[in-house]
Amino acid sequence: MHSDRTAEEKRDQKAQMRRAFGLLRRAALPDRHHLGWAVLWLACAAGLEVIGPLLGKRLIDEHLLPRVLDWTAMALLLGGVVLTGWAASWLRYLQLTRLSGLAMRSVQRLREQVYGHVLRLPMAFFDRAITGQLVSRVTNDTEAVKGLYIQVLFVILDSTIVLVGTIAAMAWLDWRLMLIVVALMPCVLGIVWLYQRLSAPAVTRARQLRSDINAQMAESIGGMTVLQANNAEQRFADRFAHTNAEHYTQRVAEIRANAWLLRPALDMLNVVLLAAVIWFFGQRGGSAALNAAEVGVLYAFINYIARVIEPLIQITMQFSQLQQSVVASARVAGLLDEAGAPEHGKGAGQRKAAANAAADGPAIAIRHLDFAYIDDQRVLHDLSLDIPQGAFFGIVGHTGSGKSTLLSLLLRYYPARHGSILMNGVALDDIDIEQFRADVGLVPQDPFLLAASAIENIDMGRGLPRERIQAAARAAHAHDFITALEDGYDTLLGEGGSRLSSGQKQLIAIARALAGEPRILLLDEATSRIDSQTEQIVQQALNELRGRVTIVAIAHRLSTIRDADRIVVLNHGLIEEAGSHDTLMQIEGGLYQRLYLLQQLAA
Ligand SMILES: Nc1ncnc2c1ncn2[C@@H]1O[C@H](COP(=O)(O)OP(=O)(O)OP(=O)(O)O)[C@@H](O)[C@H]1O
Repeated sequence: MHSDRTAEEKRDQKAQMRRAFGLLRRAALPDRHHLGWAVLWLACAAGLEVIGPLLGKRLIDEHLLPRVLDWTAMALLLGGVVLTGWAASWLRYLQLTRLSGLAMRSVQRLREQVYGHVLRLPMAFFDRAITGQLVSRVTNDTEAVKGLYIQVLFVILDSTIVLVGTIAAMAWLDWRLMLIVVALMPCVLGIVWLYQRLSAPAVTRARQLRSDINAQMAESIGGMTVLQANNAEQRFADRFAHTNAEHYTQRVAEIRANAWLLRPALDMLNVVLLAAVIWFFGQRGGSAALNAAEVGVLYAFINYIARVIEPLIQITMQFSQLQQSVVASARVAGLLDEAGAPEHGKGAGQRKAAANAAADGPAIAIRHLDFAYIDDQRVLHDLSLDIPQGAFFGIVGHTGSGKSTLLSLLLRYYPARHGSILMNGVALDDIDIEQFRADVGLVPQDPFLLAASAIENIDMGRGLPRERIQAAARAAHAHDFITALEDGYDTLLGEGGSRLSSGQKQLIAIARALAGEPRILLLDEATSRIDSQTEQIVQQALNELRGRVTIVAIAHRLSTIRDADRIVVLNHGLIEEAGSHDTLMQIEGGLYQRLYLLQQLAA
């Protein structure tokens, strides 16, 4: 059982690695030219750093110890040491600027890609998504890819090149001595392995908790009114403190593993290596003094030991960062792997839809529609309905009867399980999505206003002419109150339209839908939050659209759809009754009649 789990964890880790590096590769692709140069400079810099001690060794062996004071040659060798050091620094600077630029551009591209992808995800994804976590993916986790560049390419690659170069130089100088150094290197791997085992769970958990902290913040801010009204500040603060405290504990566990194990053990190894090399020299020299040639080798070796240990320390020290970056990058890759909403009907369907636009058939035809969010829990059952061109249809029913679900299917937020929906005789899936969105307007229950001006809120980024926006605002009866604002259409409405009343927000949402000049207008309880006077304005606006626009309105408030051509009454996902208000009121004991009378009583 346990081994099953570890095998599974290993597979998961491998999959994460693959995803993270796949993402890194894709993000770097447009910059591969820079990447090539950066790696070349890196290799040259590392090579020059390996050459430095060799020149130093020659200076000692050939001039200083034998007292062969050939000033020109000595100046050349000394100059060589200084020059290689200087050139290595310069190349590192060039490589760093290229690599940083490349890393930042990759993050920029990736962030755009992730955000663009999120915008195209199907609605079903958002049913299970947690806003704070999603925000964290787009902001923090994409930044982690930069970490991958800096850690993987800059530190690990650099350190590996230095390591290989140094070992080669050591082998050339004295292969037996080199073997002593190399023989002690598996100790480093052991230390790293132990460190990873101790710190990996804390690293992963800390990351998850950071995401939870974001999610809790986002949720609290979004629901601040409800939170304060329910006196829940303390409970939320406690919950937050609990998550925050756990995050702290995990971070401490990770840092402890680093501070108690990794660094001291590696520093110790450095000392052991030095001692081993000096001991080896002592053994070889016996009681006699070291011969001249060996002093230079010792000088080079002492230099190189620091160079072997340092890259190893660097590589290992980067591991915790690297782990975090891999986890984060894998999550970004996972988000990008989420299947986007299917893009149907490019081209042919569009032409077909346009060709059928003038057809006499129903604007919307629903045929044997079945739907379930979760398997076996059907929300809509074998629904069939024809909505003629220009008709005004109302949909009513108890809470949970499936009204909003039907609307979501009409809006293509979810694909139908069985059955079909046709608009102007074309199946929804065959209609080009852009054409579809232009043809269908929505007034949602929550108007969702941007922290922008009235005009921007109506335009919603479509770049519509000002006259068209104003005409839509007039049709929605929003023009008068907008012009009464201090800057008219250019007045900033505040976050979520906080400057406006609920009714005014709703009218802006109606204006927004009308500005697109839709052929079909869907309203989802657009009057549930407004007073009777504003409701009458909405009714008037809808009546004015009659015949020109096909209207489907869900309403809890039955007065809104009283004048509808046909009212469809849903009950547990089935059409229970359908007809005009008068017809439905004549069904004694009918669902509509009961709903209506109940509302009359309540009023
Ligand atoms: N995203 C979802 N995931 C899973 N189940 C859902 C989802 N949305 C709605 N449901 C379920 O589907 C059923 C119908 O919900 P729907 O929102 O369509 O009802 P409604 O008639 O619009 O209700 P209301 O008048 O309260 O808005 C309910 O049982 C609800 O719990």
